[in-house]
Amino acid sequence: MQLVLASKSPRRIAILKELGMKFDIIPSQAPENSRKKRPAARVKELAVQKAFDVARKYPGAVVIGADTLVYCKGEIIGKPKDRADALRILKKLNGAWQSVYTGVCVMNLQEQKMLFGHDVSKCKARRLSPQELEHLAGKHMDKAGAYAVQDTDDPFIERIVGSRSNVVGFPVEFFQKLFKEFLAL
Ligand SMILES: Cc1cn([C@H]2C[C@H](O)[C@@H](COP(=O)(O)OP(=O)(O)OP(=O)(O)O)O2)c(=O)[nH]c1=O
Repeated sequence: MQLVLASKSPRRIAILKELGMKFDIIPSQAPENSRKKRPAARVKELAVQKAFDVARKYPGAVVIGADTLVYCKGEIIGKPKDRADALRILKKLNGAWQSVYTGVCVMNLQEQKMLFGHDVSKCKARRLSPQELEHLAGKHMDKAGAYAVQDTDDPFIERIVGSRSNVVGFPVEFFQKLFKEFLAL
C-alpha cells in the first residue's frame, strides 16, 4: 500500500514520521477555497479537497489531507495574508480563548474508500503588551492564527485543553482512530 501525505506542512510531516509510518510527500496544489461558514465544516471540506487533488493523480494510493484553522469571536482565522494581517489577528487573539480545528481526510480512489472528520482543541492566549505583539507579528506567516505553540520562543498560548498535536496541524489520537476505521472499510 502506497501512503501519501498531501501536505507541505513541516509539522504534519514530522508528526506522521513520529508515528513510524512510511509515506511519500506530495503537497496538494488545490486552492484553499471554501464557502463553509462553520469552522468544523470548513476544515473537513478543505481536508477532502487537498486529499482529492493528490488522489486523482495517484488513484492507487491511500492519501491523507489535513487543514487547520483558528476560530475566535465569530471569525475563521487562517494563515495571515501579510505582516499587518498577522498583527491584526494577534491583537484579536490576545488574552482570549479560541478554538483550533483540524480536519483530516483519508481516501483511496481506486477502492472508492474515504473517511474524514475533525478534532477541536481550546487554547487560551496570554495577554501580551503592544510591543510583544509587534515582535511576534510576522514570525509565523505560514501558520493559522499567526502563532506557533510548538515554538519554545513563542509565549503566546498559555493553556491548551484537548489535543496539542491538533493545534500544531495533525491530531494524532483522532488520526489513529480514523486510519484504523479506514483500513477496516
Ligand atoms: C495554530 C497553529 C497552526 N500551525 C500550522 C499547521 C498548518 O501547517 C498551518 C495551517 O495551514 P494549513 O492550510 O492547514 O496547512 P499548510 O498550508 O501549512 O499545509 P498543506 O495545506 O500543504 O497541508 O498552521 C502551527 O504549526 N502551529 C500552531 O500553533
